[in-house]
Amino acid sequence: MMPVIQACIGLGANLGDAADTLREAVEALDHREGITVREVSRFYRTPAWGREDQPDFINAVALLETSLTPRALLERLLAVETEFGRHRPDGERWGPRTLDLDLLLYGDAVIDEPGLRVPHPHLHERAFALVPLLDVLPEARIPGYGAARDAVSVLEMSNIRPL
Ligand SMILES: Nc1ncnc2c1ncn2[C@@H]1O[C@H](COP(=O)(O)OP(=O)(O)OP(=O)(O)O)[C@@H](O)[C@H]1O
Ligand SMILES: Nc1nc2c(c(=O)[nH]1)N=C(CO)CN2
Repeated sequence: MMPVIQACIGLGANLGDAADTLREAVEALDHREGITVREVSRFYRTPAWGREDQPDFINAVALLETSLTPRALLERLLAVETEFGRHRPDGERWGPRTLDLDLLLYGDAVIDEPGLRVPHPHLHERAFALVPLLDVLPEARIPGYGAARDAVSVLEMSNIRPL
């Protein structure tokens, strides 16, 4: 039996009815065996990060308890993305999508394997992930960086706002 681990998932969407998609994605995750959704952050409207020539995103974070391994959890996330008809034009990094699920934190694990990096390598520099993370886990720590609250304090935040 795997122990139960607390994990945080980042949800994002900027195509279609993004807020609806996020609500449905949380439901879909909660119905998977080995995953219990404990809390969901507020939803935020956030300007696109990385590639700015695309619509604003809606972002949120879900706090889960899971008995799945990190690899199995990531596979579930990718399956839910596919279920929601994620549209990812070939080879486009950081482009628009109907649903993006990122494994942000898995307990205090540090994992660096092909196709699986935890904590999520961009978490500490993305206000759109850190701000909702602090809603569900105000004391969150990012292994290798320290308090999530400290990471957020140096970022530009004026345009991250709850829906
Ligand atoms: N912690 C993680 N969470 C989600 N995907 C991860 C993680 N670590 C590695 N990956 C890999 O990254 C791939 C997802 O790439 P994707 O195209 O969604 O990147 P992106 O969403 O454009 O950029 P970013 O990962 O910076 O948000 C997945 O196939 C997965 O194997
Ligand atoms: N605001 C915002 N920007 C992004 C997001 C996201 O979820 N929110 N996801 C991306 C994919 O890596 C790239 N840029």
